[in-house]
Amino acid sequence: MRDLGFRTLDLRGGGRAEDPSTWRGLCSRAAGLEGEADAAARAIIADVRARGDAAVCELTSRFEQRTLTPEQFEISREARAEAAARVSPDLRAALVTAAHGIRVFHETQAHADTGLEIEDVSLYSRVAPLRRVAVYAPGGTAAYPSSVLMAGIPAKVAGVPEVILVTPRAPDVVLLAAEIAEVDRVFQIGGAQAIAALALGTATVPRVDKIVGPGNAYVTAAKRQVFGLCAIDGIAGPSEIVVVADATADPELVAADLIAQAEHDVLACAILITDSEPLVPAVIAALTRQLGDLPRAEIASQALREHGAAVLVDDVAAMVAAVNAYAPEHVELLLADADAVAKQITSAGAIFVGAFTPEAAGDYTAGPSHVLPTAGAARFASPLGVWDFVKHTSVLRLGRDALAAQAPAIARLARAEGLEGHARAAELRLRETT
Ligand SMILES: NC(=O)c1ccc[n+]([C@@H]2O[C@H](COP(=O)([O-])OP(=O)(O)OC[C@H]3O[C@@H](n4cnc5c(N)ncnc54)[C@H](O)[C@@H]3O)[C@@H](O)[C@H]2O)c1
Ligand SMILES: N[C@H](CO)Cc1c[nH]c[nH+]1
Ligand SMILES: [Zn+2]
Repeated sequence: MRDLGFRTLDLRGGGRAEDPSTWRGLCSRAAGLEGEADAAARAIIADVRARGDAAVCELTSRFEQRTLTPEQFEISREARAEAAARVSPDLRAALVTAAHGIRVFHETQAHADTGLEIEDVSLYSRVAPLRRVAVYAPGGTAAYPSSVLMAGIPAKVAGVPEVILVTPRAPDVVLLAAEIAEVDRVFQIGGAQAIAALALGTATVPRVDKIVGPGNAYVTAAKRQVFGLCAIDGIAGPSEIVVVADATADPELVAADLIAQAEHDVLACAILITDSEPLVPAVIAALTRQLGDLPRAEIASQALREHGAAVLVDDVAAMVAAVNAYAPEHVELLLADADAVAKQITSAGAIFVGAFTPEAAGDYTAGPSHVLPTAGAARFASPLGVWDFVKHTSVLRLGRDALAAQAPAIARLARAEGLEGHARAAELRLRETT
């Protein structure tokens, strides 16, 4: 059997057998956020800033070997409808099933204004949808109609009037997903050049308020760099999974779920954390077997070799600590007491509890968005949700009595900050009554 190169890290007993930097290195991964992809994204953004559409065309030809003129960026409504009609009924039905689950779940996230009224004071946080948002659906080594649904539907539930889909690859099924998600416009551009065009605006590509959606290291680096020109949802780069398994887990399921994420990208991360020593060789054997006839075996094998590991720990407490330190996009719990462990996990994009909850269900049909924080961002970030498509504006109204009550504190604080103008602005209003 060919050696997969799936390393084992023995962290039992404090991990004295290991070079501590190896596990620390996995935990502080930063796919696309530094290094070559980050530098490439910077150069691409500068080029699009300088040359607009012409740069988008040239970069598309260089990185995607596609000839594209600005007139071809946007796919017309007629072409989209024709493409959608070509999709087979069974694939259409699967998309409709997925869309239904996603819509039902996201409707539970609808936001309302919050605030309070006390005497002559009224303070509100007003919620309103963003005006124009772009959804990036990846299309480098695979097409992602599911990502169109996972980002487009929450945007429409939030009430965004103009949702623009960008993707380097727009096969019929992606255009059908756009129709089901009620996307308004579709542009067949991708990579960091698409992100730059959306953030800056070009003669052909409208400038948007926010860019959401997953992508590879170049797309993710570009999104991070344009933040400020527009908003972004967060870091949703190369896919990751941690499978936490004990001696009760089926090694075939563990291997299948590691592969299901590893096959996304050579930069994908797939980690097994276990307290069962015999599980490790059983999973490695299952991985090797299952990769045998996997169409994307080359990608998955490289990802498992370079970004994967089996991590051996002492007990359940150590498994939980390891997951929270790694902060994965997905964590899957194949444990005797998965429900209890789920409650202790504080840093993960999504938690999949028990053997009948494969991560793939979250990718397609269960409902919560599969656009999730990667590269450790689950320490501070959330899944994509309706909240990503709204903004809050504070609305304040004080009556004269309320201002009179606050004015002494306003004036005192303003003068403490050396800002006499602020103090006077408050006091002036009360002059006649004082
Ligand atoms: N975190 C999430 O929520 C989530 C969800 C779905 C998918 N994903 C991830 O999305 C990614 C999809 O990646 P993909 O590559 O298939 O599609 P992609 O659309 O993200 O990237 C393809 C584009 O990258 C650009 N590119 C490729 N090589 C380049 C280079 N050398 N220099 C500059 N630009 C270059 C090209 O413009 C190309 O169109 C995977 O990493 C997958 O794991 C993440
Ligand atoms: N697992 C990906 C998120 O990391 C989402 C996806 C889309 N299609 C299949 N999977
Ligand atoms: Zn997936």
